[in-house]
Amino acid sequence: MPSARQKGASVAAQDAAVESVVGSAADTVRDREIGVEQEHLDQVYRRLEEKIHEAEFLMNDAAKRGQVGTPGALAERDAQVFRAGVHLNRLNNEFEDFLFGRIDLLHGKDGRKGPDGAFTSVEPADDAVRPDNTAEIGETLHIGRIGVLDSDYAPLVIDWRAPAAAPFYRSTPVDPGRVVRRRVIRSKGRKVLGVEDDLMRPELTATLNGQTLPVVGDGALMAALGQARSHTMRDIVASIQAEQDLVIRAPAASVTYVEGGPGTGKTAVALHRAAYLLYQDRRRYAGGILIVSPTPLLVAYTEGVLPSLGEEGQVAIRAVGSLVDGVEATVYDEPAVARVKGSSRMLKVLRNAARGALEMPDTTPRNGQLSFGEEPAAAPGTPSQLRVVAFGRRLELEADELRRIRHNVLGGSAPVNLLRPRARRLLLDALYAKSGAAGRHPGDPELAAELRSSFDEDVTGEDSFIAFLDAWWPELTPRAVLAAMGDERRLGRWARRVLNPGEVRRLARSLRRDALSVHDVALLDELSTLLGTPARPRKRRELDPLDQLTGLEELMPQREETQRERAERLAAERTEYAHVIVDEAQDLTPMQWRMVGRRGRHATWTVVGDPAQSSWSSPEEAAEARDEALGSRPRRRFELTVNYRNPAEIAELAATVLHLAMPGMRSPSAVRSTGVRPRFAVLPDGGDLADAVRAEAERLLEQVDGTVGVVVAMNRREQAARWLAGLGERVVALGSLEAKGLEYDATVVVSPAEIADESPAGLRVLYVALTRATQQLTVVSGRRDQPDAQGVPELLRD
Ligand SMILES: Nc1ncnc2c1ncn2[C@@H]1O[C@H](COP(=O)(O)OP(=O)(O)OP(=O)(O)O)[C@@H](O)[C@H]1O
Repeated sequence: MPSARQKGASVAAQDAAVESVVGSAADTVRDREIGVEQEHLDQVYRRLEEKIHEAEFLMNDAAKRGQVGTPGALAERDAQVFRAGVHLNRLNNEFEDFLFGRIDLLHGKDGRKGPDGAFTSVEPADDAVRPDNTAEIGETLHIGRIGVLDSDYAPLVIDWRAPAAAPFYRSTPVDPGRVVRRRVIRSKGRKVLGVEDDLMRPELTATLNGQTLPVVGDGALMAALGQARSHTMRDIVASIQAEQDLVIRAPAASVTYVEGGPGTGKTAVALHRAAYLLYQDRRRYAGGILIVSPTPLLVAYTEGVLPSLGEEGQVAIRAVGSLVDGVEATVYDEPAVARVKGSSRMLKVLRNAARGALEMPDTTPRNGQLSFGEEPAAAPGTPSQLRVVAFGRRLELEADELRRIRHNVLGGSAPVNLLRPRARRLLLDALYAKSGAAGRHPGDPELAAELRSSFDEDVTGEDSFIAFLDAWWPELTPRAVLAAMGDERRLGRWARRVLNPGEVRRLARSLRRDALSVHDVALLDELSTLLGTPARPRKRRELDPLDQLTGLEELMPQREETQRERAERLAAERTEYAHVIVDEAQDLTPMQWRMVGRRGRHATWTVVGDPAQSSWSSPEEAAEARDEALGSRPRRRFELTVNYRNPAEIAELAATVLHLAMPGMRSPSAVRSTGVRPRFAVLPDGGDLADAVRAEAERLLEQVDGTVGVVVAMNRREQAARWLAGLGERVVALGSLEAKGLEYDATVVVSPAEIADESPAGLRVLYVALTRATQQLTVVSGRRDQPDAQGVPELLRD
């Protein structure tokens, strides 16, 4: 258990620290130890600079001697220097704590070394600890964001993802392995600022180079958790806990399934896992990992974490409303509409629409608008008759015949746009049958075929036939079909026996709106599959006419694509991924699961979520769709049990709502407490909510250094932004659904009853709202909340 481990380790560290260093002597030991780590960090930077010089020298030397070799080799050397330069630059400027850990280990069972230069043995040698409980440190490893070897290939820094770094995260006083002391190093740029130690074997007296192993400070984790929050998430690489590490390093087989309550680090773990997978198998995963996030706000909040882990541009993090290229939906439907759009009942409606839309009037956008008015009997664009002249005869197909042909073509489930060639062929068959030419050469199939082929040529060359086909079997776009569903009468037909009239009315109304909603995106994606995209002839690369004249084109080597260009191109072309990570998985609707599933048909998966935070009204239906998307792949389940975000005081209050929302579900245990209880503010009769909320936000801005989030029911979103106008960037207003996954130093939750009554999932949404704060929480109640004398609203009373 990480909490036990944390406590055990810290207490042990504290005791040892008290024993060995008292009063100001502690500062001396700390300073000395900081000095020791500074020396090591200096050595690391010297080595990195050396490597850059080496690469530069190689290149200059090669250029001077004119032995450039192939342009590819030059480019590779160039790239090496470039990469090394970027490296150093980032180490100096971006990685505040490039080197962040150290472990001091006992001698191992055997003397084998791994590729990173560290000994591989997990267990200590039998004689590593002497009978009098003393021991000599056999190996010291420093852990950082990337690995660095010295000129003798000894490890100066071990990459945090390397196997040798695992004991830094996994070792506990209960199961210490070879680790005696675990140290977290805090640095900025090239300067070491502090060290914090945990003893994994407090019973030992260990020596390093003949000196007793010193122990400094307590609680690197606590220091990290207490820090003020900004609008971007930080990595947790220096303090990943054992149960989290198990998930991050789990083999990427089939489905890794992780559940855990609010603040247990699910999002953090998901991001670190992406970095780990890249490290493990870069060829497979570079550019091939997709992280699906519930909101653009959470994407913005988390997207800095991977670059801080040294992984830039290799992972696509996309909000569920932006999974379809070119679409960025941020509008939310009202709960009753969202429920319909997310439900798998939509599948049938969309299938009908994709086929029925062929019979729509005109679907060509005019002035950016689509026209779907009343359906006249013979609307322009939906011809009810085909007339052509072939072999000197006028041939006609009437409405009935056309309908039969269409029906015939549409039998089966092939994508509608891909059926156009078949429609064309059946039209030609029907016309040929009428031409009287069909039976002309009964004994000579070759002649008959020739005749038929010249007939087809005749007809298909006619403008009237081309125009007819374009109008009668137009290429449909998902947007056009979705817009067509905005017509209530038509939608009623497509949704017969699936949706009730009220649902049809609300759905049609929402689809007449200009902006796409988050739930529309999954419908678009489904339509895109149902409609299909006809293959277009590939554009041939245009050749430079001069090259052709001189024949130079064949002699000139093609410019090689850089790695980065390649990654970007692959990402742009990619519709399927090698690994899909779903964050806040409990929120995906069945239709969204289908959309996400299509992007990882051959992928391995990591799915993280918390059923207690689901904002979807029927979790059972979503679970079914999830199981369908993930197929029969076996799952490895993990549970995260410790809440690193909320202080116990806030977690306790949230637990009362969890109890109402999901009776019997356990809350994660909070890892720390602040002594600050949540505050309850009540709106006096006739009082103004705007004033009350603004006053609370101002008060909290005074109290915390970082951010303040004000969470309101969705329909108060815009209003709340106005209440807070002018208070500065540290404070933000959020609709309840937008708060998902985010965190703030302090939060104001406005009217729990309003949030709870918003939808059938309201209590779970309220649970999310109440678990966003790292330090302070204020609940503002109106009359509807029925606060008691202390201002505690009814929903939050024990
Ligand atoms: N091992 C750790 N060391 C330091 N901070 C941690 C650790 N694990 C989690 N945290 C911090 O705890 C907070 C919550 O983490 P995260 O947002 O990943 O939780 P979550 O499980 O996704 O929460 P929710 O379900 O509420 O969205 C973050 O600030 C994260 O940085």
